[in-house]
Amino acid sequence: QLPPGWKKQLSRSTGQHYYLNIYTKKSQWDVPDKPAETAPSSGPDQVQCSHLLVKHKDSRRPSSWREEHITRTKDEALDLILSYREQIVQGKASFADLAQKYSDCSSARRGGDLGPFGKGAMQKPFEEASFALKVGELSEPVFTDSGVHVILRTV
Ligand SMILES: N=C(N)NCCC[C@H](NC(=O)[C@@H]1CCC/C1=C\[C@H](COP(=O)(O)O)NC(=O)[C@@H](N)Cc1ccccc1)C(N)=O
Repeated sequence: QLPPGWKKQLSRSTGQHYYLNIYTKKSQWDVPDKPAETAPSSGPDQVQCSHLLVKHKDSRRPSSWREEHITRTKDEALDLILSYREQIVQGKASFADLAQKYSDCSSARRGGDLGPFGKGAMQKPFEEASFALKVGELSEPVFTDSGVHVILRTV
């Protein structure tokens, strides 16, 4: 007896049975053990992230606590972000340690922690990257009007 909202189907290509959610039309191989979800899952309302921002001469505010007048190019900023990201991935440095030392955002003093935020708070590229991350996942370089970021989702 299946939980409510599921239909058992026969796959013509494999001859195996699969299960169809009659609301979302999603199908799965595993026998469902709970009622079919009705609304497609829309993900969390809020996430918490830390970020390391490297600004460049074309940043909307090319100045930070680290450097009064930032003159590096966007390419140089990307190279720096990639090198920090590599050190973090290889476990050679912690995200918080590098953010504290090198981030051009005032959140540097909190190891890059931005606190929890919902949709509409951050610039779109930053928001989209943040909400696409799983907890504990590190983003690829993200470009906003502020500069080049690497983002770590923590909650
Ligand atoms: N928690 C919020 N809602 N705070 C407002 C965020 C505004 C938002 N900021 C951004 O999208 C980018 C991505 C993350 C940081 C950031 C930019 C800048 C640095 O770039 P710049 O503005 O010189 O170009 N840092 C900030 O804003 C900091 N107050 C973030 C922060 C710092 C300490 C504690 C909490 C949050 C935006 N819509 O511009």
